[in-house]
Amino acid sequence: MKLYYLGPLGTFSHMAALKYKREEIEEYIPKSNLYEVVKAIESDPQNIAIAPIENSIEGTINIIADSLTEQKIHVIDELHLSISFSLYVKKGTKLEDINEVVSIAPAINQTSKFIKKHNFTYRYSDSTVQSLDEIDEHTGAIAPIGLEATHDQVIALQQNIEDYPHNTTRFLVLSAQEKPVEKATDSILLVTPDQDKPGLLASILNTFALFNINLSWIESRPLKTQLGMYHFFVQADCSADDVEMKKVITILKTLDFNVKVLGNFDKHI
Ligand SMILES: O=C(O)C(=O)C[C@]1(C(=O)O)C=C[C@@H](O)C=C1
Repeated sequence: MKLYYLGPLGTFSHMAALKYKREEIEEYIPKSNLYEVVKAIESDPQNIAIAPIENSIEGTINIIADSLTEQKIHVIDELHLSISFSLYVKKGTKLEDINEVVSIAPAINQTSKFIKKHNFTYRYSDSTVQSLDEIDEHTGAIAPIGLEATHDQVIALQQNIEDYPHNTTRFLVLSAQEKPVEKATDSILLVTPDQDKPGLLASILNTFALFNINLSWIESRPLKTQLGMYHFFVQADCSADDVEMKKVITILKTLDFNVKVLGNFDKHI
């Protein structure tokens, strides 16, 4: 089995891929952007992908959340990774020479205090490690701590530049095929209302509360066809096969919500 991830080697996604140890994985394949990571499993349903969904500073990684609403993808596992950044520059460059930084958007947002403090302008790249190829005498890259060991043309000028300590990103393992599990610890539902009416979100949450089901993630993404209409992601601390969960799904459907089980998995963090 192949595991696709956002490359090149050394990205946080690569670290998450290596942390996701499974005997069946024979090959780790880097892709050049997050769209390509998701596309890879669509055209190759035997294989799986790993992608960031949420960061403790930045929140949801929208490219991946939107892909979950648009494509036939199943979540088969999740894992968490600690995230620390360094500012990398060309060897010989000083901090006062730098006026611009480059990185993937979530990394720019997780280091915004550092960027503002130094009055840097910023530019986006497709991944943190990709940004190392874009540095020059005045441009630095924001990328995972420790990369100077494998990239000898750069040095780390500052370390741990994230806005808050204990920075963590949650990754999802994705497949175009459902993977049945004996006893799931978590399930993710995509709940989509067919029309706007008062108390939509309250009725979703009340239904889970009625059956005493604890939720670990609630997120909304716009339907994109009409302002003010949303898909709701709900992650529950139980299997989608539990009797109570089945009742929740039935009730939500009778309340005119479209309900899709995006994931039912045994969490591996
Ligand atoms: O660019 C990388 O190193 C990635 O793996 C992507 C990514 C992301 O997009 O969230 C993953 C974890 C961190 O939150 C920062 C960047």
